[in-house]
Amino acid sequence: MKRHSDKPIKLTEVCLRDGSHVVRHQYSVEQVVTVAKALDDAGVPYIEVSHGDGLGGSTLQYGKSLVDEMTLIEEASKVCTNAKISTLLLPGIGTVHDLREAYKRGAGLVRVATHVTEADVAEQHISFARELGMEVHGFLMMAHSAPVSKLVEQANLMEQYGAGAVYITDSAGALLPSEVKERVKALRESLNIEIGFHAHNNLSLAVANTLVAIEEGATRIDGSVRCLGAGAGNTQTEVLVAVLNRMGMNLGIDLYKIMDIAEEIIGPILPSSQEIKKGSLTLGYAGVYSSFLLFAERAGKKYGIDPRDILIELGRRKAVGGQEDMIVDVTSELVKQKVEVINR
Ligand SMILES: CC[C@H](O)CC(=O)C(=O)O
Ligand SMILES: [Mn+2]
Repeated sequence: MKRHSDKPIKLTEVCLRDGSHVVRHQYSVEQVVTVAKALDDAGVPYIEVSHGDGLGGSTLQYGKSLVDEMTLIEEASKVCTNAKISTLLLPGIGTVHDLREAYKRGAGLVRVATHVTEADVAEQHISFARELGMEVHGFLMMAHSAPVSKLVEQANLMEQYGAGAVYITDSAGALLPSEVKERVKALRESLNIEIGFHAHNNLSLAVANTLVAIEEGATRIDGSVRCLGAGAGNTQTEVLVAVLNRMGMNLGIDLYKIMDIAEEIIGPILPSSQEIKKGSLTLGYAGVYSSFLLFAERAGKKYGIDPRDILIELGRRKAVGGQEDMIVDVTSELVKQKVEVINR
């Protein structure tokens, strides 16, 4: 592969953060410590730890964590010798106080995440993280949902605020390879900082899209062992490592060790295998936030509505991250429509 960047590729493992959605934020200290220690030993450079919705996400709206994320960050950082602990912060859910605390407990990198059109809400958090001495990246979520020119404009804002990298975050797993290429190329031509890519596998394109992103110049890549992430999960780390090895690219991650983590440590944590089923496929098809799936399935079951109808409607309404309350509104409207049809 001929890459458009000669910088090394650095992987952030997100099974302890995006994967938190899958386990409904019920990670125990023991699980986090075991996974973090093994990932560190395998050579993974960055390990993200927090509630799935980032710092401060443990609420009734998003789901309460079993263990406070600050404890998880602290315990994970204690067992890592080389890996840096990363965390995620969505301004409005997490605060600068959370950020300071996460830093004290051992987080060395923060990804400040906003909807793709709302980078301006990240200014305070990005500069505060820099003042603390943290590495800080921007994370533009639902990147499929805005025109490329908008993505470029918003990524430039994050660069101006001081981010060291900006991620194209395919929260819905909806981007096609050509759309990834177009977006990475546009950022490469406009930014002076690194470009990152975070995928969801809802259309079975996560590894392929990640390769396209790398070829176009992305150097910060997210992976999740065993695809442990919202919806159908993220780019499967052990698969990506194997594919890149075959292409002559070494991420510094031991292939056998990461395979063993997948089977022996993550396997027993998985509530069910991360297959692409009708629900996750609908996320990618309709362009819906991956973490909405479990909420839509729950609401659908409770009110007798096909979760796919809920997701399609959420996609039509362009629901953004944080609008979990819309899932119940949409479901109750669908119930009303159903009753009207029956009574006609
Ligand atoms: C709610 C935060 C979200 O899970 C961040 C993320 O990983 C994404 O947008 O894909
Ligand atoms: Mn994600």
